[in-house]
Amino acid sequence: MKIAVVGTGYVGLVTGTCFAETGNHVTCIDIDEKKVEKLKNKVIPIYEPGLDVLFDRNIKQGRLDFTTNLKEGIKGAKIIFLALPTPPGEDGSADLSYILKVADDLGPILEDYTVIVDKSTVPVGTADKVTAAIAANAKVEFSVVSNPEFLREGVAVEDFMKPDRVVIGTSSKKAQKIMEELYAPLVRQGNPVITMDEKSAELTKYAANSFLATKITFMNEIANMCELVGADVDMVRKGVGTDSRIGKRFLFAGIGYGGSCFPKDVQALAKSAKEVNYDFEILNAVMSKNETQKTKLIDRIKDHFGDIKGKTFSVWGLAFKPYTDDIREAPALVNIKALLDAGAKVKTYDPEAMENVKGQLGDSIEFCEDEYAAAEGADALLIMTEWPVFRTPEFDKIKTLLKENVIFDGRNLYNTETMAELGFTYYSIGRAAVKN
Ligand SMILES: NC(=O)C1=CN([C@@H]2O[C@H](COP(=O)(O)OP(=O)(O)OC[C@H]3O[C@@H](n4cnc5c(N)ncnc54)[C@H](O)[C@@H]3O)[C@@H](O)[C@H]2O)C=CC1
Ligand SMILES: O=C(O)[C@H]1O[C@H](OP(=O)(O)OP(=O)(O)OC[C@H]2O[C@@H](n3ccc(=O)[nH]c3=O)[C@H](O)[C@@H]2O)[C@H](O)[C@@H](O)[C@@H]1O
Repeated sequence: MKIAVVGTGYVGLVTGTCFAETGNHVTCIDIDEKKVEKLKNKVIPIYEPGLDVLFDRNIKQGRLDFTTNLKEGIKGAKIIFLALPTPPGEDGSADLSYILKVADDLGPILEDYTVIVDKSTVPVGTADKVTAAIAANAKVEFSVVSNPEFLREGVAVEDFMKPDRVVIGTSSKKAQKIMEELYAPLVRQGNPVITMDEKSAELTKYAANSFLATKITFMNEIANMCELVGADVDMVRKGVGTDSRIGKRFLFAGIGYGGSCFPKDVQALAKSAKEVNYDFEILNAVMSKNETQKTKLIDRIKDHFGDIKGKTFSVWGLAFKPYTDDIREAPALVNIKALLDAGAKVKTYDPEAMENVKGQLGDSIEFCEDEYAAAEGADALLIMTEWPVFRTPEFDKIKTLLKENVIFDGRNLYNTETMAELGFTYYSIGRAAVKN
């Protein structure tokens, strides 16, 4: 099948590459000329493990190509995916201008019946708006389908190729059949394709992200309780996670959720609720609690050191989570800003995200070649992202590098007893502090 994907960000690139891998011919379209030039030269602009192999293979086999020209790119396409940004507008609601602009542009250039798919995360009612925008100028029949994407950055290829479920929101039988044909190779393992109306599909995406953000925030609240009553959040996590009704995943307490989606999607759902005069109170609590959780360790640092002006902190990890170079809404950046505002200095190392942070923070912090160089001469170590390389470091070496043996761990990477034996003062989340 010939497919077009408009927008070659994270979602567009993974969608395009994976559908080429299942035998379709895919043209990816983006207005960013530099990005398209890079893609044509086989340079992937994001760090996503495993994507490169599929990307190279499908370009070589002639199934994947790139253009900046919408009309050229959609020629002959049976399905057009819209994988465009939906950033928060000034009032917190999703900004649909990117989607509606492309919908406007598509109307006059569609040549035959086409399925237009909202792959972006969009509020309820967007399929209707996209339909109206295309219909204003279309000369041919078309259907608009809501097909939200549930992939996670860092494991995007795996999530896309083996989805837990595929949600297809459409009231058109013709479009449903085409979409089911497209997804057939990805749901062979028996995971369902769930077909529903457009509005339910649109809300499903926000419900999923907001529920997961709430789950994490709930565990962060339990962690805060643990600290006050002397319990251990990791034990509580195991205790509750083994209940299959609760589930083991997304129960890890830490320094708050970040990334390009949870923060904006929780906010957008709260705003959508407000628009229909519904006060979705839980979401308001999730958002405000997540903000305070992000700087939890700063309070600990100030309790430990008192005035931190002139002190140097080593920050391990910048990305909002491991296996990505994405720093959007990363808790690490909020912490770094708080340290700098208090007059402290920062040395840092992240396996993938340093270039992106350099773009934002320039030389206000020191970027180091590895985790040990970042620790050298620092007053304390802060762990912000759970990259595997930080899990089993040479603690004896760290002791020789730090001025004081203090670690503030926002991701609970180490066993508290081991840290006590090693002679560290060790603060983590939802567990008793180890004082040495
Ligand atoms: N990043 C993620 O992990 C996930 C994102 N989503 C949703 O998918 C959507 C896209 O997200 P990302 O891929 O992260 O966005 P992104 O911001 O990384 O990429 C969007 C791309 O669209 C391009 N673009 C903008 N206007 C255009 C136009 N008129 N024509 C062609 N291209 C245009 C931009 O140049 C950019 O390359 C958002 O709604 C997001 O919420 C959903 C699931 C996962
Ligand atoms: O809509 C989206 O863009 C995507 O948003 C999330 O994916 P992603 O943002 O890539 O990352 P997650 O793995 O969900 O992590 C999000 C944040 O939650 C934090 N987190 C996650 C899990 C956990 O137990 N504890 C926790 O603090 C992570 O550190 C990270 O900051 C969802 O997991 C995807 O299903 C969804 O498609």
